[in-house]
Amino acid sequence: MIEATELTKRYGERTAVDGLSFTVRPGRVTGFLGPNGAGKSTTMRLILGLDTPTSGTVRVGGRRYRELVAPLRVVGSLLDAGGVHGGRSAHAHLAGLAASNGIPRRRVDEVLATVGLDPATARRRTRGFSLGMGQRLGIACALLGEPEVLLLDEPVNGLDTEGIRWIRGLMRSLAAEGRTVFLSSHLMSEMELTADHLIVIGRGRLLADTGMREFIESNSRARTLVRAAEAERLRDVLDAAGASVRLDARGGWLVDGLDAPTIGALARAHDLTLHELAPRRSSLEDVYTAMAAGAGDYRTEVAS
Ligand SMILES: Nc1ncnc2c1ncn2[C@@H]1O[C@H](COP(=O)(O)OP(=O)(O)OP(=O)(O)O)[C@@H](O)[C@H]1O
Repeated sequence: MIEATELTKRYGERTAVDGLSFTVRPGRVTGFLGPNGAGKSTTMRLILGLDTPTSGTVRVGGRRYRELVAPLRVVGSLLDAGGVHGGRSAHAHLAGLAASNGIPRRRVDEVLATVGLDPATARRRTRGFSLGMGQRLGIACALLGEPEVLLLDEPVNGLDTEGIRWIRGLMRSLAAEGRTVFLSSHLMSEMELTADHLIVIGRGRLLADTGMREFIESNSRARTLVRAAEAERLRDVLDAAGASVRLDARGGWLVDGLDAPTIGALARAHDLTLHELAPRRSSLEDVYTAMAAGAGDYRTEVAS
């Protein structure tokens, strides 16, 4: 569990985090969304005690980070894409971390297996690691102490499809084990597939703290995809009925303002043969973009 209470961080005149209160609960993946500069990384640094709040508090597992006796056993994190690079091997790096944090050495081989770094690769210097391998090592470090809480800032940045799918599966299985998983990403489609819950911020302030499905359903607009052989005539009919009609990227018309039964009835009345008539559910990206456009100061953030 992560609990932020009236968390505020100012850097000189600039307020990066502004009275933020939220709880990240165990047993689910919570996504952390906000445009560039919204304060996500600052919040994550505050959670991890890498920065001190100007006011307010944040607790991990019931304590402030700096009060934790064995932090790696309570919270694992991946903040910097690319993870660890250097002259030591992945194995040596993990063994050093384990020794200095009182973590049994057997965990080194266990986490290497979990993240899919084979023994030969794990003995190589990390300097030559690809982004994906570095990311796997970073996650191995985060998992080393079997922490209850995991915090990941843009974990899929720069990863290929296979790597992205792997991280998604791992996050979901960690949450299923009852852990608290808190993750930021700008990739909306990926976030929609991975997270159960969302915390959305803009200009350091809380905009939403809600379930993923709830967030999408309560903010989505009914749309319908419709396709007919006589595409132009269909468009004229829809226009005349007052709908907003635009071309869908994959062909057909995307209609706002009329539901599927109404469109079906209109087509019949005008003797149009439909080839497709499908209600379209909004995606997280649709809803998030609309929310950004609707919130005044939020839009400025998006544009910056
Ligand atoms: N060490 C710092 N000194 C001064 N200003 C900072 C510092 N760290 C962050 N800021 C400012 O605080 C605000 C929030 O930044 P932060 O990096 O937390 O946002 P973010 O949501 O993580 O953005 P991004 O999505 O681009 O990573 C920004 O305006 C940033 O310029």
